[in-house]
Amino acid sequence: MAVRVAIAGASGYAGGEALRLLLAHPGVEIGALTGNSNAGQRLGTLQPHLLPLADRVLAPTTPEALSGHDVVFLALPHGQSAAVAEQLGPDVLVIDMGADFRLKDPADWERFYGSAHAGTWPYGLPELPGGRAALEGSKRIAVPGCYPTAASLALVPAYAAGLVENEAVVVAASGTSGAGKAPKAHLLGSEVMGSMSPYGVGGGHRHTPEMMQNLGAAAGEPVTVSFTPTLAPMPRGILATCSAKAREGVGAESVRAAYEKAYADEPFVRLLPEGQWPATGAVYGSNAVQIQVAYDPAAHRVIAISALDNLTKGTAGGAVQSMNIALGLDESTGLSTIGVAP
Ligand SMILES: NC(=O)C1=CN([C@@H]2O[C@H](COP(=O)(O)OP(=O)(O)OC[C@H]3O[C@@H](n4cnc5c(N)ncnc54)[C@H](OP(=O)(O)O)[C@@H]3O)[C@@H](O)[C@H]2O)C=CC1
Ligand SMILES: CC(=O)N[C@@H](CCC(=O)OP(=O)(O)O)C(=O)O
Repeated sequence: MAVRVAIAGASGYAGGEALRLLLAHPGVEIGALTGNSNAGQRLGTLQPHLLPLADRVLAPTTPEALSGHDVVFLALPHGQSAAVAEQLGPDVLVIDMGADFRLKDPADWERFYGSAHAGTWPYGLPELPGGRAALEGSKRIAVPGCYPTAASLALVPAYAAGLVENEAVVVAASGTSGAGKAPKAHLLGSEVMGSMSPYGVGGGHRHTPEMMQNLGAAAGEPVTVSFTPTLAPMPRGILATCSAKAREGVGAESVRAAYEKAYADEPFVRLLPEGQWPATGAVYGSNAVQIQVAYDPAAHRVIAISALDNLTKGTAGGAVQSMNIALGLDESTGLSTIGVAP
């Protein structure tokens, strides 16, 4: 029998991507769709690419609208999920695509988000060590941020295998949809098109503690991360270039072997053949992640590069993958590794 799914925040980018994927999921029936300022609008005017749902009208995001579902996806701004989630029963699978329940340390949350910490839920990145076990049968899932997904998949194998020192550098370029649909001054079309620019430089980006949490868990000791995000003139995609100093005795062969072992059986993570490099264009609209790793003998550093679609594996695809595990379905149901090109 199909599970009945509601989407809160169906007018936004993350909610829209969840709907795009769930429309192709054979085990799902799409129930309530809610919005905030766009409640009362037809979905067809807000998400014209979701043709089968064009005549559905958005309800306001209320407990009444979201009740009576097996699964509720929350695609709301930071800080809005906790109040909605606590109105949903313990038997409902609640999947938060926002940040509210990702961090374990309340001090990290307060420092980077500036409000009281709502709590910590099982983390929706199955590829982490122990990641699947944490999701099986769970009724609450915190979907990772898009940059932490990219950086963690790039560097966790190196930390889990003890290949690198505990200071990582991550420089990542993101497409503009990462910033959401609401208008923002730094996202004016004429200024973004044809230009790349950094932001959140100097340790200020809120995804930094999330990366440190994931890499520290893999290493078994604290890892610091220097993270610099950049905005790239493309709608979707993240290319994360990550590096850390290699430990004594580490070389190209041991690095390659660790990554081959880590990703041999992963359905969505593809370690590319040597000499081929990840590209955002190759994972557009798919749940796949491309990874390549290299050892730089002069700098004695491990360089790991990942490419993913921020809205798919970086948000809604990761959410559906985690939902599948929580419900005991095949993890890949409704998800594709086939991109769109050119
Ligand atoms: N975009 C991305 O690549 C990623 C996004 N996420 C997370 O997903 C969540 C949604 O992001 P995204 O879709 O990009 O953002 P959008 O701005 O595109 O969408 C936000 C959604 O939240 C609704 N909303 C706005 N304010 C409120 C409120 N006060 N109460 C209830 N609903 C509200 C909006 O409704 P309406 O339009 O009707 O006002 C809209 O449906 C965020 O937490 C974001 O961090 C996570 C990873 C990556
Ligand atoms: C390009 C861009 O602006 N990206 C967003 C990250 C999007 C994401 O993953 O988000 P959440 O933590 O908000 O869920 C940013 O840097 O704020």
